[in-house]
Amino acid sequence: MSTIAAFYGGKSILITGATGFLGKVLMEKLFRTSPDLKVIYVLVRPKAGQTLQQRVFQILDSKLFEKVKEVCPNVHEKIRAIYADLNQNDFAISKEDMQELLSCTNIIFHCAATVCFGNPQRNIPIHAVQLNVTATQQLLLMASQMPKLEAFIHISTAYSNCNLKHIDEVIYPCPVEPKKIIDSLEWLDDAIIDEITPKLIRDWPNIYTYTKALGEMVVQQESRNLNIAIIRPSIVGATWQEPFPGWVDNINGPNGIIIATGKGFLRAIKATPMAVADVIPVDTVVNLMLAVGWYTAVHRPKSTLVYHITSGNINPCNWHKMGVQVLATFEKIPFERPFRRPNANFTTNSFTSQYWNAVSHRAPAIIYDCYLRLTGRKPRMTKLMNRLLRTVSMLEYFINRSWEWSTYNTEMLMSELSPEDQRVFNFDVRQLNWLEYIENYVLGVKKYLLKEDMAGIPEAKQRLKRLRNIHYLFNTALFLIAWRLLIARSQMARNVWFFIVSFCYKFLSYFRASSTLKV
Ligand SMILES: CCCCCCCCCCCCCCCCCCCCCC(=O)SCCNC(=O)CCNC(=O)[C@H](O)C(C)(C)COP(=O)(O)OP(=O)(O)OC[C@H]1O[C@@H](n2cnc3c(N)ncnc32)[C@H](O)[C@@H]1OP(=O)(O)O
Ligand SMILES: NC(=O)C1=CN([C@@H]2O[C@H](COP(=O)(O)OP(=O)(O)OC[C@H]3O[C@@H](n4cnc5c(N)ncnc54)[C@H](OP(=O)(O)O)[C@@H]3O)[C@@H](O)[C@H]2O)C=CC1
Repeated sequence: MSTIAAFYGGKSILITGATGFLGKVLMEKLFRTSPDLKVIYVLVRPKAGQTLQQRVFQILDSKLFEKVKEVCPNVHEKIRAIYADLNQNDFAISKEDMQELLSCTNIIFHCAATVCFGNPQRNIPIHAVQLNVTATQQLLLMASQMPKLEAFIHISTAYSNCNLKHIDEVIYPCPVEPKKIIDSLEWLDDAIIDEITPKLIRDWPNIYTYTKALGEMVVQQESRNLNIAIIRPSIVGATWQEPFPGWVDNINGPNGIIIATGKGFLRAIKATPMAVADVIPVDTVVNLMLAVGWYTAVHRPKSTLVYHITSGNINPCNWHKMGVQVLATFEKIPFERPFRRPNANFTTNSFTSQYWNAVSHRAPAIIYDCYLRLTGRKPRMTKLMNRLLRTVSMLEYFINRSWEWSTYNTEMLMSELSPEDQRVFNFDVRQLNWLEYIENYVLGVKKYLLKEDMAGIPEAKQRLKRLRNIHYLFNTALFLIAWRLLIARSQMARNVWFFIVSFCYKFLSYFRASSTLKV
C-alpha cells in the first residue's frame, strides 16, 4: 500500500480554490487514492445562480470524477462545502463553520488565487492583493488556531520571481513589504493606486506574478510554528495520465491559444520558437502537492521548503515543437466550424508581428464583420479579435523567454518516496512523451472545453477543404487584381507580361508541333 495514500486516510483536509482547475484534480486524486479520508472541506462562494452545493455536486457529477464514484461511492458525504468569500474579513465564514474548521482540520491546501494578469479597468490591483496576499495572510492566521493542523501547503507559481533568470527554491524578498502594500491599498484612492501600480511592480510583467511573490513573502513572515511548504508550478496544462489524458477545464494559458488557433482566429504569434515551453501537466502538480503534504506533516522540515515543479530542466520542449504538433493534431482532429484554416507563424520581430496582426487577424475580422452587416446580422468579430490580441499580448512575455528553475527539493522528495509512492504519486516528467501529450491535450480541449463531438470530424474536414479553396481563390483574385493595376501603370510590368505570354505561347506551339511529328 502507498504510504502517502495511507497518510491521508482518516484526515480532514481543507482546500481553497477547489472549484478551480488545480483544485478539482486535487480533490479527484485524493478521493481516488485515499477513499477512507474523513472529510474534504471546500471553501466556496455561490456563483452564476448556483448554490454552493450545486457547484460542488456539479463537479462531483462530472466526467473527471467517474473513477472516484467506483472507489468512493459515498463521495458526496465526504465533501463539505463551506460558504466563504476570500475577499472578505474572516472569509465571511459563519461562526459554527469556523469552529468546525479550526477544531478539525489536519491539512490545508491553499490553491485559491486570481490568475488574471490584470485589467486596469476592473481595479485588478486591489482585487489581486486582496486574494493573493491578504487572503493568504488571513488563512495563515486561521491555521495558527488549528490545534490538529499538520501541514499547510501554499500554491504559488514558478513565475513569482520571473524578473530573475535563474530561480532557486528559496523565497526572495520583494522590494516593498507586503504589509505596507496591504495597508496603503486600504486608504489610497483608486486613481492613485492605478498610477503607482507600475512603479510598485517594477520589473514584474504583471500584477498576478507580483502579488504571488508578495503572497510567498507573507507565508514566510506569518509562518509562526506551522509546518509550511510552497509549491511553484510552471504553466499548468491538461492531465497527462490521470484520471485520463487530456482533461482541461478553463481557457487560461495555452488553452485559449489552442482554441483560437484551432478555430483559425489566431494564425501568428510573437514568440521565440526555441524558447522553452515550460508546460507541466496538472496531474503531475497534484501528485507533488500530495507528496509534499505528507512529507511536510511527517518529516516536519525545520524551515519552509519551496518545491519547483517544472519540465524545462529535465525534459524540455520548445514553442516551435509545440506549435508543429498542435497543427499536426488539427490535421487529424480539426475543431468544428473553424473561421479560417489553422496556421501557426512564429515571429520575434515586432514589425512582422504587427504586419501579421493587421493582415492575418484584423483584416479578415473586418471583412467578416462587413459580411455580417450586409446580411443583416450584428458584427462581432472585430471585438472578439481585439480581445484575443490583447490576451495574446499579455502572454508574450512568457513565450519569448526561458528560465532556469533549480529542483533540489523536488528531487530530494522524489528520493524519499518508496517505489510504490513514486508510482502512485508520480511527478517525474522525464517519461513524458511530448508529442503524445500535446495530441491528447488538443483532443482534450476539443472534448472537454469545447464539448465537441468526435462524430463531427468528417464535416469539419470538409469545411477545412472548402476554406482552403476559398483561400486559394481569394489569393489568386488578389494577385490578378494587383497585376492588372500594375500593368495599367508600368511599362516595365507590361513588357514582363508580354514576354511571359509570348514565351508560354512559343512553348505550347513547340510542344504541339513535336507531338504531331511523333504521330
Ligand atoms: C498562431 C500561434 C499558434 C501556436 C500554436 C499553439 C501552441 C501552443 C502555444 C501556447 C502559448 C501559450 C502561452 C501561455 C503562456 C502562459 C504563461 C503563464 C504564466 C503564469 C502561469 C500561471 O501561474 S497562471 C495561469 C495563467 N493565467 C492566465 O492565462 C490568465 C490570462 N487571462 C487574463 O489575464 C484575463 O482573463 C484577461 C485576458 C486580462 C481578461 O481579463 P478581464 O478581467 O478583462 O476579463 P475576463 O477574465 O472576465 O474575461 C473577459 C473575456 O475574455 C475571455 N478570455 C479570458 N481569458 C482568455 C484567454 N486566455 N483566451 C481567450 N479569451 C479569454 C473570457 O472568456 C471573457 O469572454 P466573455 O466576456 O465572452 O465571457
Ligand atoms: N493554471 C496555471 O497555469 C497555474 C496556476 N498556478 C497557481 O495554482 C493555483 C490554482 O490555479 P488554477 O486552479 O489554475 O486557478 P483557477 O482560476 O482555475 O481557480 C481559482 C480558484 O480560486 C477561487 N477563488 C477566486 N476568488 C475567490 C474568492 N474571492 N473566494 C473564494 N474562492 C475564490 C476560485 O473560485 P470560483 O470558482 O468561485 O471563482 C477557484 O476555485 C493558483 O494559486 C495559481 O496561482 C500556478 C502556476 C500555473
